[in-house]
Amino acid sequence: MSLFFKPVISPQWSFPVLLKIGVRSYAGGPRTKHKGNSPLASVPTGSSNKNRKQKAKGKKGNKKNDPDQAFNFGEYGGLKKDVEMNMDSTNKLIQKISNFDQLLILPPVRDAVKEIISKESLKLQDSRKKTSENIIPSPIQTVAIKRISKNLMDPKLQIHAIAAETGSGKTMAYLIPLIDYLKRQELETPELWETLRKNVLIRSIILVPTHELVDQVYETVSKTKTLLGLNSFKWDKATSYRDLLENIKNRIDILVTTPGKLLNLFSIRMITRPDKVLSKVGFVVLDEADTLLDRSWLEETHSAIKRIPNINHLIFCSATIPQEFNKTMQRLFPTVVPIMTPRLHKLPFALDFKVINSALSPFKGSKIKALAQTLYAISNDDTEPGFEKRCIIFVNEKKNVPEIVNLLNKKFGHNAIGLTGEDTFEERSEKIMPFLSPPRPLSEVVAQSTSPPTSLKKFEIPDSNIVIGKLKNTNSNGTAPSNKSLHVLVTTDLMARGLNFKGVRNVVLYDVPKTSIDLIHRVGRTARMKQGGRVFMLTDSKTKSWAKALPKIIKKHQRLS
Ligand SMILES: Nc1ncnc2c1ncn2[C@@H]1O[C@H](COP(=O)(O)OP(=O)(O)OP(=O)(O)O)[C@@H](O)[C@H]1O
Repeated sequence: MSLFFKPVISPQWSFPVLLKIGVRSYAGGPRTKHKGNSPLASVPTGSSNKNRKQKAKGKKGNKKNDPDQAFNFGEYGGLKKDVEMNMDSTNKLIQKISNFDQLLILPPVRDAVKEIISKESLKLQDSRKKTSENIIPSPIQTVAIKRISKNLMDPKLQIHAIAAETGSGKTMAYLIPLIDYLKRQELETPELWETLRKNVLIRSIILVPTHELVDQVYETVSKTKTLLGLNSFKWDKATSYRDLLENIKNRIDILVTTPGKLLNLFSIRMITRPDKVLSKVGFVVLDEADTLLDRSWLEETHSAIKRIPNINHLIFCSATIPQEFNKTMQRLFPTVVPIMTPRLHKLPFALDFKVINSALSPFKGSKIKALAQTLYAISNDDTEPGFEKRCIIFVNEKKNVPEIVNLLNKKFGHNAIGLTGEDTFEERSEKIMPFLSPPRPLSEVVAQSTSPPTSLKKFEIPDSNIVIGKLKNTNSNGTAPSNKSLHVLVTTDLMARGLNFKGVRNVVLYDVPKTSIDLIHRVGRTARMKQGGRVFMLTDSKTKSWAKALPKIIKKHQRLS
Protein backbone atom coordinates (compact mmCIF):
# COMPACT_ATOMS: atom_id res chain seq x y z
CA MET A 1 0.00 0.00 0.00
CA SER A 2 1.26 3.45 -0.82
CA LEU A 3 2.18 5.69 2.09
CA PHE A 4 1.07 8.92 0.60
CA PHE A 5 -2.40 10.10 -0.04
CA LYS A 6 -4.43 12.78 -1.73
CA PRO A 7 -5.26 15.71 0.56
CA VAL A 8 -8.48 15.00 2.44
CA ILE A 9 -9.81 16.20 5.76
CA SER A 10 -9.59 13.47 8.33
CA PRO A 11 -12.37 13.51 10.90
CA GLN A 12 -10.28 11.32 13.19
CA TRP A 13 -7.66 13.95 13.89
CA SER A 14 -9.34 16.27 16.26
CA PHE A 15 -8.58 17.99 19.54
CA PRO A 16 -10.45 19.98 22.14
CA VAL A 17 -10.39 23.61 22.97
CA LEU A 18 -10.52 24.95 26.43
CA LEU A 19 -9.65 28.61 26.44
CA LYS A 20 -9.77 30.38 29.71
CA ILE A 21 -9.23 33.71 31.32
CA GLY A 22 -8.10 33.35 34.86
CA VAL A 23 -7.12 35.22 37.96
CA ARG A 24 -3.83 36.82 38.77
CA SER A 25 -1.62 34.06 40.00
CA TYR A 26 -1.39 31.05 42.21
CA ALA A 27 0.42 27.73 42.26
CA GLY A 28 -0.46 24.16 43.17
CA GLY A 29 -3.83 23.73 44.86
CA PRO A 30 -6.23 20.85 45.10
CA ARG A 31 -6.45 18.41 42.23
CA THR A 32 -9.68 18.43 40.34
CA LYS A 33 -10.85 15.26 38.69
CA HIS A 34 -10.92 15.23 34.89
CA LYS A 35 -14.45 15.85 33.81
CA GLY A 36 -14.33 14.16 30.43
CA ASN A 37 -15.98 16.04 27.60
CA SER A 38 -16.66 19.45 28.95
CA PRO A 39 -18.44 21.85 26.64
CA LEU A 40 -15.65 23.75 25.01
CA ALA A 41 -15.52 27.43 24.28
CA SER A 42 -13.68 27.96 21.05
CA VAL A 43 -11.89 30.83 19.40
CA PRO A 44 -12.06 30.84 15.60
CA THR A 45 -8.85 29.65 13.98
CA GLY A 46 -6.74 32.44 12.52
CA SER A 47 -8.32 35.26 14.48
CA SER A 48 -5.94 38.13 15.18
CA ASN A 49 -4.49 38.91 18.57
CA LYS A 50 -6.62 42.04 18.68
CA ASN A 51 -9.76 40.02 18.02
CA ARG A 52 -8.84 37.54 20.66
CA LYS A 53 -8.25 40.30 23.18
CA GLN A 54 -11.59 41.87 22.37
CA LYS A 55 -13.33 38.53 22.75
CA ALA A 56 -11.59 37.92 26.02
CA LYS A 57 -12.52 41.37 27.22
CA GLY A 58 -16.12 40.86 26.25
CA LYS A 59 -16.25 37.61 28.11
CA LYS A 60 -14.68 39.06 31.20
CA GLY A 61 -17.94 40.82 31.98
CA ASN A 62 -19.71 37.48 32.24
CA LYS A 63 -17.03 35.92 34.36
CA LYS A 64 -19.44 34.50 36.91
CA ASN A 65 -21.75 32.92 34.36
CA ASP A 66 -19.20 31.67 31.89
CA PRO A 67 -16.46 29.58 33.39
CA ASP A 68 -15.00 28.64 29.99
CA GLN A 69 -13.46 31.94 28.99
CA ALA A 70 -10.78 32.48 26.41
CA PHE A 71 -7.24 32.36 27.64
CA ASN A 72 -4.88 34.88 26.06
CA PHE A 73 -1.28 33.96 26.46
CA GLY A 74 1.26 36.37 24.93
CA GLU A 75 1.56 35.91 21.19
CA TYR A 76 -0.01 32.66 22.23
CA GLY A 77 -1.67 29.86 20.45
CA GLY A 78 -0.85 27.41 17.75
CA LEU A 79 -2.25 24.27 19.32
CA LYS A 80 -4.97 22.29 17.61
CA LYS A 81 -8.35 23.45 18.83
CA ASP A 82 -11.98 24.02 17.94
CA VAL A 83 -13.00 20.40 18.08
CA GLU A 84 -14.24 18.25 20.90
CA MET A 85 -12.90 14.79 21.48
CA ASN A 86 -14.40 11.77 23.03
CA MET A 87 -12.28 10.49 25.85
CA ASP A 88 -14.85 8.17 27.43
CA SER A 89 -13.42 4.92 26.10
CA THR A 90 -9.89 6.08 26.85
CA ASN A 91 -10.80 6.93 30.42
CA LYS A 92 -12.48 3.56 30.89
CA LEU A 93 -9.44 1.78 29.51
CA ILE A 94 -7.06 3.67 31.77
CA GLN A 95 -9.19 2.83 34.80
CA LYS A 96 -9.53 -0.83 33.82
CA ILE A 97 -5.86 -1.59 33.17
CA SER A 98 -3.60 -1.41 36.18
CA ASN A 99 -0.92 -3.87 35.23
CA PHE A 100 1.35 -4.71 32.30
CA ASP A 101 0.05 -8.33 32.54
CA GLN A 102 -3.33 -7.12 31.30
CA LEU A 103 -1.81 -5.93 28.05
CA LEU A 104 -1.07 -8.08 25.03
CA ILE A 105 2.73 -8.23 25.24
CA LEU A 106 4.99 -11.27 24.92
CA PRO A 107 6.00 -12.28 28.47
CA PRO A 108 9.79 -11.93 27.88
CA VAL A 109 9.23 -8.48 26.38
CA ARG A 110 7.01 -7.48 29.29
CA ASP A 111 9.60 -8.59 31.84
CA ALA A 112 12.38 -6.81 29.96
CA VAL A 113 10.56 -3.47 29.70
CA LYS A 114 9.56 -3.59 33.34
CA GLU A 115 13.20 -4.18 34.20
CA ILE A 116 14.31 -1.25 32.01
CA ILE A 117 11.71 1.11 33.48
CA SER A 118 12.59 0.13 37.05
CA LYS A 119 16.23 0.97 36.38
CA GLU A 120 15.52 4.25 34.58
CA SER A 121 12.62 5.73 36.46
CA LEU A 122 13.64 8.22 39.10
CA LYS A 123 10.28 7.82 40.73
CA LEU A 124 11.11 4.23 41.48
CA GLN A 125 14.68 4.98 42.39
CA ASP A 126 13.31 7.23 45.11
CA SER A 127 11.14 4.47 46.41
CA ARG A 128 12.33 1.91 48.88
CA LYS A 129 10.37 -0.77 47.06
CA LYS A 130 12.43 -0.50 43.90
CA THR A 131 11.48 -3.63 41.99
CA SER A 132 10.22 -4.26 38.49
CA GLU A 133 7.11 -5.87 40.02
CA ASN A 134 5.96 -2.41 41.10
CA ILE A 135 5.95 -1.04 37.58
CA ILE A 136 2.55 -0.19 36.21
CA PRO A 137 1.83 1.22 32.75
CA SER A 138 1.31 4.97 32.49
CA PRO A 139 -1.98 6.07 30.86
CA ILE A 140 -0.43 6.68 27.44
CA GLN A 141 1.35 3.32 27.62
CA THR A 142 -1.93 1.58 28.45
CA VAL A 143 -3.81 3.18 25.59
CA ALA A 144 -1.05 2.94 22.98
CA ILE A 145 -0.17 -0.67 23.70
CA LYS A 146 -3.82 -1.71 23.80
CA ARG A 147 -4.63 -0.04 20.47
CA ILE A 148 -1.47 -0.93 18.55
CA SER A 149 -1.22 -4.52 19.78
CA LYS A 150 -4.70 -5.30 18.46
CA ASN A 151 -3.43 -5.69 14.89
CA LEU A 152 0.28 -5.72 15.54
CA MET A 153 1.15 -8.48 13.07
CA ASP A 154 -1.37 -7.50 10.41
CA PRO A 155 0.93 -6.74 7.44
CA LYS A 156 -1.04 -3.80 6.08
CA LEU A 157 0.23 -0.27 6.69
CA GLN A 158 -0.97 1.11 10.03
CA ILE A 159 -0.39 4.70 11.05
CA HIS A 160 -0.82 5.88 14.63
CA ALA A 161 -0.16 9.20 16.32
CA ILE A 162 0.65 9.01 20.02
CA ALA A 163 0.03 12.31 21.79
CA ALA A 164 0.26 12.84 25.54
CA GLU A 165 1.57 15.33 28.05
CA THR A 166 5.29 15.80 28.68
CA GLY A 167 7.09 13.26 30.86
CA SER A 168 4.26 10.73 30.63
CA GLY A 169 6.35 7.82 29.34
CA LYS A 170 5.73 8.15 25.59
CA THR A 171 9.11 6.59 24.75
CA MET A 172 7.99 3.25 26.21
CA ALA A 173 4.51 3.75 24.72
CA TYR A 174 6.00 3.29 21.25
CA LEU A 175 9.02 1.20 22.20
CA ILE A 176 7.03 -1.64 23.77
CA PRO A 177 4.94 -2.31 20.59
CA LEU A 178 8.12 -1.96 18.52
CA ILE A 179 10.06 -4.52 20.56
CA ASP A 180 7.04 -6.82 20.74
CA TYR A 181 6.73 -6.62 16.95
CA LEU A 182 10.38 -7.58 16.39
CA LYS A 183 10.21 -10.49 18.81
CA ARG A 184 6.94 -11.75 17.36
CA GLN A 185 8.49 -11.70 13.88
CA GLU A 186 11.31 -13.86 15.22
CA LEU A 187 8.81 -16.27 16.80
CA GLU A 188 6.76 -16.56 13.60
CA THR A 189 9.70 -17.35 11.31
CA PRO A 190 12.71 -18.19 13.46
CA GLU A 191 14.81 -19.73 10.67
CA LEU A 192 14.41 -16.71 8.44
CA TRP A 193 15.53 -14.27 11.11
CA GLU A 194 18.39 -16.50 12.16
CA THR A 195 19.62 -16.60 8.54
CA LEU A 196 19.27 -12.85 8.27
CA ARG A 197 21.36 -12.29 11.39
CA LYS A 198 24.49 -11.82 9.32
CA ASN A 199 22.81 -9.75 6.61
CA VAL A 200 23.27 -6.07 5.87
CA LEU A 201 19.86 -4.80 6.92
CA ILE A 202 17.82 -2.75 9.35
CA ARG A 203 14.50 -3.89 10.90
CA SER A 204 13.15 -0.79 12.60
CA ILE A 205 13.99 2.90 12.81
CA ILE A 206 13.36 5.60 15.43
CA LEU A 207 13.79 9.11 14.04
CA VAL A 208 14.34 12.09 16.35
CA PRO A 209 15.27 15.72 15.63
CA THR A 210 18.45 16.21 17.69
CA HIS A 211 21.58 14.28 18.49
CA GLU A 212 20.92 14.68 22.20
CA LEU A 213 17.67 12.80 21.68
CA VAL A 214 19.44 10.14 19.61
CA ASP A 215 21.68 9.53 22.63
CA GLN A 216 18.81 9.55 25.10
CA VAL A 217 16.54 7.15 23.19
CA TYR A 218 19.48 4.90 22.36
CA GLU A 219 20.41 4.67 26.02
CA THR A 220 17.02 3.07 26.69
CA VAL A 221 16.88 0.99 23.51
CA SER A 222 20.38 -0.45 23.95
CA LYS A 223 19.27 -2.21 27.14
CA THR A 224 17.30 -4.66 25.00
CA LYS A 225 20.59 -6.23 23.86
CA THR A 226 21.25 -8.19 27.04
CA LEU A 227 17.59 -8.62 27.96
CA LEU A 228 16.20 -9.68 24.57
CA GLY A 229 19.14 -10.13 22.20
CA LEU A 230 18.19 -7.16 20.04
CA ASN A 231 20.98 -5.38 18.23
CA SER A 232 20.50 -1.63 18.38
CA PHE A 233 22.63 1.14 16.98
CA LYS A 234 22.73 4.93 17.22
CA TRP A 235 23.82 6.98 14.27
CA ASP A 236 24.61 10.50 15.39
CA LYS A 237 27.19 13.20 14.80
CA ALA A 238 29.92 11.23 16.56
CA THR A 239 29.39 8.03 14.53
CA SER A 240 31.98 7.20 11.88
CA TYR A 241 30.96 5.49 8.65
CA ARG A 242 33.24 2.65 9.67
CA ASP A 243 31.24 2.13 12.84
CA LEU A 244 28.02 2.16 10.90
CA LEU A 245 29.29 -0.35 8.32
CA GLU A 246 30.61 -2.66 11.03
CA ASN A 247 27.24 -2.72 12.77
CA ILE A 248 24.97 -2.82 9.79
CA LYS A 249 26.70 -6.01 8.60
CA ASN A 250 25.24 -7.87 11.54
CA ARG A 251 21.62 -6.78 11.14
CA ILE A 252 20.54 -3.73 13.07
CA ASP A 253 17.25 -4.52 14.83
CA ILE A 254 16.64 -0.96 16.06
CA LEU A 255 18.34 2.08 14.52
CA VAL A 256 18.07 5.42 16.33
CA THR A 257 18.98 8.40 14.20
CA THR A 258 17.89 11.71 12.62
CA PRO A 259 16.16 12.00 9.21
CA GLY A 260 19.24 13.75 7.78
CA LYS A 261 21.54 10.90 8.78
CA LEU A 262 19.16 8.32 7.37
CA LEU A 263 19.20 10.09 4.02
CA ASN A 264 23.03 9.95 4.16
CA LEU A 265 22.69 6.18 3.74
CA PHE A 266 22.12 6.94 0.07
CA SER A 267 25.42 8.72 -0.34
CA ILE A 268 27.76 6.22 1.29
CA ARG A 269 29.77 4.61 -1.47
CA MET A 270 30.42 1.42 0.47
CA ILE A 271 26.67 0.74 0.65
CA THR A 272 25.76 -0.22 -2.91
CA ARG A 273 22.06 -1.04 -2.37
CA PRO A 274 20.68 1.25 0.38
CA ASP A 275 17.15 0.45 -0.77
CA LYS A 276 17.84 -3.21 0.02
CA VAL A 277 19.22 -2.30 3.46
CA LEU A 278 15.90 -0.61 4.21
CA SER A 279 13.68 -3.23 2.56
CA LYS A 280 13.04 -5.12 5.82
CA VAL A 281 12.21 -2.05 7.92
CA GLY A 282 8.71 -2.80 9.17
CA PHE A 283 8.41 -0.40 12.10
CA VAL A 284 9.18 3.33 11.93
CA VAL A 285 8.73 5.87 14.74
CA LEU A 286 8.96 9.65 14.49
CA ASP A 287 9.56 10.94 18.01
CA GLU A 288 8.95 14.69 18.50
CA ALA A 289 6.88 14.35 15.34
CA ASP A 290 5.56 17.92 15.37
CA THR A 291 9.12 19.18 15.09
CA LEU A 292 10.06 16.60 12.47
CA LEU A 293 7.10 17.68 10.33
CA ASP A 294 7.35 21.43 10.83
CA ARG A 295 8.28 23.71 7.95
CA SER A 296 12.02 23.52 8.46
CA TRP A 297 12.11 19.73 8.70
CA LEU A 298 9.24 18.49 6.58
CA GLU A 299 11.09 17.98 3.31
CA GLU A 300 13.92 16.03 4.87
CA THR A 301 11.68 13.92 7.10
CA HIS A 302 9.25 13.19 4.31
CA SER A 303 12.06 12.16 1.95
CA ALA A 304 13.48 9.89 4.63
CA ILE A 305 10.13 8.13 5.18
CA LYS A 306 9.52 7.79 1.45
CA ARG A 307 12.81 5.94 1.09
CA ILE A 308 11.58 3.14 3.36
CA PRO A 309 9.57 0.92 1.02
CA ASN A 310 7.78 -1.66 3.19
CA ILE A 311 6.61 0.06 6.34
CA ASN A 312 4.07 -1.91 8.34
CA HIS A 313 3.78 0.41 11.35
CA LEU A 314 4.37 4.15 11.17
CA ILE A 315 4.09 5.92 14.52
CA PHE A 316 4.15 9.65 15.17
CA CYS A 317 4.79 10.68 18.75
CA SER A 318 4.47 14.13 20.30
CA ALA A 319 3.54 16.09 23.43
CA THR A 320 1.88 18.85 21.39
CA ILE A 321 -0.32 18.98 18.33
CA PRO A 322 0.28 22.36 16.72
CA GLN A 323 -2.29 23.38 14.13
CA GLU A 324 0.32 23.29 11.37
CA PHE A 325 1.29 19.73 12.29
CA ASN A 326 -2.36 18.74 12.32
CA LYS A 327 -2.81 20.07 8.80
CA THR A 328 0.33 18.32 7.58
CA MET A 329 -0.96 15.05 9.02
CA GLN A 330 -4.32 15.50 7.32
CA ARG A 331 -2.60 16.18 4.03
CA LEU A 332 0.07 13.48 4.08
CA PHE A 333 -1.28 10.75 6.35
CA PRO A 334 -5.08 11.01 6.39
CA THR A 335 -5.57 7.45 7.67
CA VAL A 336 -3.70 8.18 10.89
CA VAL A 337 -5.38 6.92 14.04
CA PRO A 338 -4.81 9.24 17.00
CA ILE A 339 -4.01 7.80 20.41
CA MET A 340 -4.30 10.44 23.12
CA THR A 341 -4.72 10.80 26.85
CA PRO A 342 -7.08 13.16 28.69
CA ARG A 343 -4.16 15.26 29.93
CA LEU A 344 -2.92 16.21 26.46
CA HIS A 345 -2.02 19.93 26.29
CA LYS A 346 -2.21 20.27 30.05
CA LEU A 347 0.77 21.18 32.17
CA PRO A 348 2.19 18.48 34.47
CA PHE A 349 0.03 17.30 37.32
CA ALA A 350 2.65 17.71 40.02
CA LEU A 351 3.70 21.19 38.98
CA ASP A 352 4.06 24.19 41.25
CA PHE A 353 3.86 27.26 39.01
CA LYS A 354 4.84 30.73 40.21
CA VAL A 355 4.76 34.05 38.41
CA ILE A 356 7.27 36.73 39.43
CA ASN A 357 6.56 40.25 38.25
CA SER A 358 9.92 41.94 37.78
CA ALA A 359 8.22 45.31 37.22
CA LEU A 360 7.49 45.54 40.93
CA SER A 361 9.74 46.71 43.71
CA PRO A 362 12.48 45.78 44.57
CA PHE A 363 13.37 44.62 41.05
CA LYS A 364 11.98 47.77 39.45
CA GLY A 365 11.96 46.32 35.99
CA SER A 366 15.24 44.41 36.24
CA LYS A 367 14.57 40.85 35.17
CA ILE A 368 18.13 39.83 35.89
CA LYS A 369 17.76 40.95 39.52
CA ALA A 370 14.51 39.03 39.80
CA LEU A 371 16.24 35.99 38.30
CA ALA A 372 19.27 36.23 40.57
CA GLN A 373 17.08 36.46 43.63
CA THR A 374 14.86 33.61 42.55
CA LEU A 375 17.93 31.41 42.10
CA TYR A 376 19.22 32.53 45.44
CA ALA A 377 15.98 31.53 47.13
CA ILE A 378 15.99 28.16 45.34
CA SER A 379 19.54 27.40 46.37
CA ASN A 380 18.84 28.24 50.00
CA ASP A 381 15.46 26.70 50.66
CA ASP A 382 14.96 23.32 52.26
CA THR A 383 13.91 21.38 49.17
CA GLU A 384 15.85 18.34 47.90
CA PRO A 385 17.59 17.73 51.24
CA GLY A 386 20.91 15.92 50.87
CA PHE A 387 21.07 16.32 47.08
CA GLU A 388 22.62 18.85 44.77
CA LYS A 389 20.06 21.15 43.15
CA ARG A 390 19.78 21.93 39.46
CA CYS A 391 17.83 24.61 37.63
CA ILE A 392 17.21 25.15 33.93
CA ILE A 393 16.57 28.66 32.67
CA PHE A 394 14.90 29.09 29.28
CA VAL A 395 15.24 32.31 27.29
CA ASN A 396 13.58 33.18 23.99
CA GLU A 397 16.67 34.47 22.18
CA LYS A 398 20.00 32.67 22.09
CA LYS A 399 21.85 35.99 21.82
CA ASN A 400 20.85 36.76 25.43
CA VAL A 401 22.34 33.59 26.88
CA PRO A 402 26.00 34.72 27.28
CA GLU A 403 25.07 37.99 28.95
CA ILE A 404 22.71 36.34 31.42
CA VAL A 405 25.33 33.73 32.31
CA ASN A 406 27.97 36.39 32.71
CA LEU A 407 25.83 38.54 35.01
CA LEU A 408 24.66 35.61 37.09
CA ASN A 409 28.21 34.43 37.68
CA LYS A 410 30.14 37.67 37.95
CA LYS A 411 27.64 39.98 39.56
CA PHE A 412 25.45 37.65 41.59
CA GLY A 413 27.85 34.83 42.47
CA HIS A 414 25.88 31.98 40.90
CA ASN A 415 27.16 28.86 39.20
CA ALA A 416 25.67 29.07 35.70
CA ILE A 417 26.62 27.74 32.29
CA GLY A 418 25.13 28.64 28.92
CA LEU A 419 24.23 26.26 26.12
CA THR A 420 23.10 27.26 22.62
CA GLY A 421 23.27 26.01 19.04
CA GLU A 422 26.57 27.87 18.75
CA ASP A 423 28.21 25.17 20.88
CA THR A 424 29.76 22.17 19.17
CA PHE A 425 28.11 18.80 19.61
CA GLU A 426 30.85 17.76 22.05
CA GLU A 427 30.46 20.94 24.11
CA ARG A 428 26.72 20.46 24.22
CA SER A 429 27.05 16.86 25.41
CA GLU A 430 29.46 17.83 28.14
CA LYS A 431 27.38 20.75 29.37
CA ILE A 432 24.10 18.91 29.43
CA MET A 433 25.30 15.69 31.05
CA PRO A 434 25.09 16.88 34.71
CA PHE A 435 21.47 17.86 34.13
CA LEU A 436 20.43 14.64 32.41
CA SER A 437 21.86 12.44 35.15
CA PRO A 438 20.01 11.91 38.42
CA PRO A 439 20.87 14.40 41.18
CA ARG A 440 24.00 13.48 43.10
CA PRO A 441 23.94 13.16 46.89
CA LEU A 442 25.75 16.12 48.42
CA SER A 443 28.14 13.73 50.14
CA GLU A 444 29.43 12.69 46.69
CA VAL A 445 29.68 16.16 45.25
CA VAL A 446 33.19 17.50 45.26
CA ALA A 447 33.08 21.13 46.38
CA GLN A 448 32.88 23.11 43.18
CA SER A 449 33.99 26.39 44.58
CA THR A 450 35.67 27.74 47.63
CA SER A 451 34.49 31.28 47.03
CA PRO A 452 32.83 32.94 50.01
CA PRO A 453 29.08 33.30 50.19
CA THR A 454 27.67 36.28 48.39
CA SER A 455 26.61 39.31 50.32
CA LEU A 456 22.97 38.98 49.30
CA LYS A 457 20.99 38.60 52.48
CA LYS A 458 17.40 38.75 51.36
CA PHE A 459 15.94 35.35 50.58
CA GLU A 460 12.29 36.02 50.04
CA ILE A 461 10.86 37.23 46.74
CA PRO A 462 9.12 40.42 47.79
CA ASP A 463 5.93 41.65 46.21
CA SER A 464 5.21 38.25 44.79
CA ASN A 465 3.13 35.33 45.93
CA ILE A 466 6.16 33.15 46.33
CA VAL A 467 6.78 30.76 49.15
CA ILE A 468 9.84 28.69 48.38
CA GLY A 469 9.87 26.30 51.30
CA LYS A 470 11.65 27.09 54.54
CA LEU A 471 15.01 28.72 54.25
CA LYS A 472 18.06 27.06 55.68
CA ASN A 473 19.70 28.69 58.64
CA THR A 474 22.11 31.43 57.94
CA ASN A 475 25.72 31.02 59.00
CA SER A 476 26.90 32.26 62.36
CA ASN A 477 28.19 35.45 60.75
CA GLY A 478 24.70 36.16 59.47
CA THR A 479 25.46 35.53 55.82
CA ALA A 480 23.55 33.00 53.79
CA PRO A 481 24.97 29.62 52.79
CA SER A 482 26.74 29.65 49.42
CA ASN A 483 24.53 29.64 46.35
CA LYS A 484 27.21 27.79 44.36
CA SER A 485 25.67 24.43 45.19
CA LEU A 486 22.86 25.18 42.75
CA HIS A 487 23.85 24.23 39.18
CA VAL A 488 22.23 26.45 36.60
CA LEU A 489 21.88 25.83 32.88
CA VAL A 490 20.81 28.80 30.74
CA THR A 491 19.53 27.69 27.36
CA THR A 492 16.92 28.08 24.63
CA ASP A 493 14.19 26.02 23.03
CA LEU A 494 16.94 23.83 21.61
CA MET A 495 16.98 21.89 24.90
CA ALA A 496 13.24 22.12 25.59
CA ARG A 497 12.06 19.08 23.70
CA GLY A 498 11.98 15.47 24.73
CA LEU A 499 15.00 15.62 26.99
CA ASN A 500 14.50 13.67 30.17
CA PHE A 501 16.23 15.90 32.68
CA LYS A 502 16.31 13.39 35.50
CA GLY A 503 15.07 14.88 38.71
CA VAL A 504 15.59 18.54 37.77
CA ARG A 505 13.13 20.20 40.15
CA ASN A 506 13.39 23.83 39.06
CA VAL A 507 12.77 25.56 35.76
CA VAL A 508 12.84 29.32 35.28
CA LEU A 509 11.15 30.91 32.28
CA TYR A 510 13.25 34.05 32.01
CA ASP A 511 11.09 35.16 29.08
CA VAL A 512 7.41 34.44 28.72
CA PRO A 513 7.34 31.80 25.96
CA LYS A 514 5.81 33.04 22.73
CA THR A 515 3.39 30.18 22.23
CA SER A 516 1.57 27.57 24.25
CA ILE A 517 3.62 25.01 22.39
CA ASP A 518 6.90 26.46 23.68
CA LEU A 519 5.43 26.81 27.14
CA ILE A 520 4.36 23.17 27.34
CA HIS A 521 7.74 21.84 26.25
CA ARG A 522 9.82 24.15 28.46
CA VAL A 523 7.69 23.58 31.54
CA GLY A 524 7.71 19.85 30.79
CA ARG A 525 11.41 19.52 31.57
CA THR A 526 10.40 19.29 35.22
CA ALA A 527 7.59 17.55 37.14
CA ARG A 528 8.02 14.50 34.90
CA MET A 529 6.16 11.27 35.58
CA LYS A 530 4.33 12.81 38.53
CA GLN A 531 7.51 13.88 40.29
CA GLY A 532 7.33 17.27 41.90
CA GLY A 533 8.69 20.28 40.05
CA ARG A 534 8.57 24.08 40.22
CA VAL A 535 8.40 26.62 37.45
CA PHE A 536 9.13 30.30 38.03
CA MET A 537 8.01 32.55 35.21
CA LEU A 538 9.39 36.08 35.13
CA THR A 539 7.17 38.75 33.69
CA ASP A 540 7.61 42.46 33.14
CA SER A 541 5.25 45.32 32.42
CA LYS A 542 4.82 44.15 28.82
CA THR A 543 4.19 40.49 29.49
CA LYS A 544 2.51 40.39 32.87
CA SER A 545 -0.99 40.41 31.45
CA TRP A 546 -0.24 37.54 29.05
CA ALA A 547 0.77 35.30 31.88
CA LYS A 548 -1.66 36.18 34.61
CA ALA A 549 -4.16 33.43 33.89
CA LEU A 550 -1.65 30.62 33.82
CA PRO A 551 -1.58 29.71 37.51
CA LYS A 552 -5.33 29.29 37.50
CA ILE A 553 -5.21 27.21 34.34
CA ILE A 554 -2.72 24.94 36.06
CA LYS A 555 -4.60 24.83 39.34
CA LYS A 556 -7.76 23.81 37.53
CA HIS A 557 -5.91 21.36 35.29
CA GLN A 558 -7.19 23.00 32.16
CA ARG A 559 -5.97 22.55 28.64
CA LEU A 560 -3.87 25.15 26.84
CA SER A 561 -4.55 26.15 23.30
N1 LIG B 1 5.41 2.97 33.56
C1 LIG B 1 6.31 3.80 34.10
N2 LIG B 1 6.39 3.93 35.46
C2 LIG B 1 7.30 4.77 36.02
N3 LIG B 1 8.19 5.51 35.31
C3 LIG B 1 8.14 5.42 33.97
C4 LIG B 1 7.21 4.56 33.29
N4 LIG B 1 7.41 4.68 31.96
C5 LIG B 1 8.41 5.57 31.79
N5 LIG B 1 8.86 6.02 33.00
C6 LIG B 1 9.90 7.05 33.25
O1 LIG B 1 9.30 8.33 33.07
C7 LIG B 1 10.27 9.26 32.61
C8 LIG B 1 9.71 10.07 31.44
O2 LIG B 1 9.49 9.23 30.33
P1 LIG B 1 9.65 9.74 28.81
O3 LIG B 1 10.98 10.41 28.64
O4 LIG B 1 9.37 8.59 27.93
O5 LIG B 1 8.52 10.85 28.74
P2 LIG B 1 7.88 11.55 27.45
O6 LIG B 1 6.41 11.42 27.58
O7 LIG B 1 8.52 11.02 26.21
O8 LIG B 1 8.32 13.08 27.68
P3 LIG B 1 8.51 14.28 26.62
O9 LIG B 1 7.15 14.68 26.15
O10 LIG B 1 9.17 15.35 27.39
O11 LIG B 1 9.35 13.74 25.50
C9 LIG B 1 11.52 8.45 32.27
O12 LIG B 1 12.47 8.61 33.29
C10 LIG B 1 11.04 7.01 32.24
O13 LIG B 1 12.03 6.09 32.65
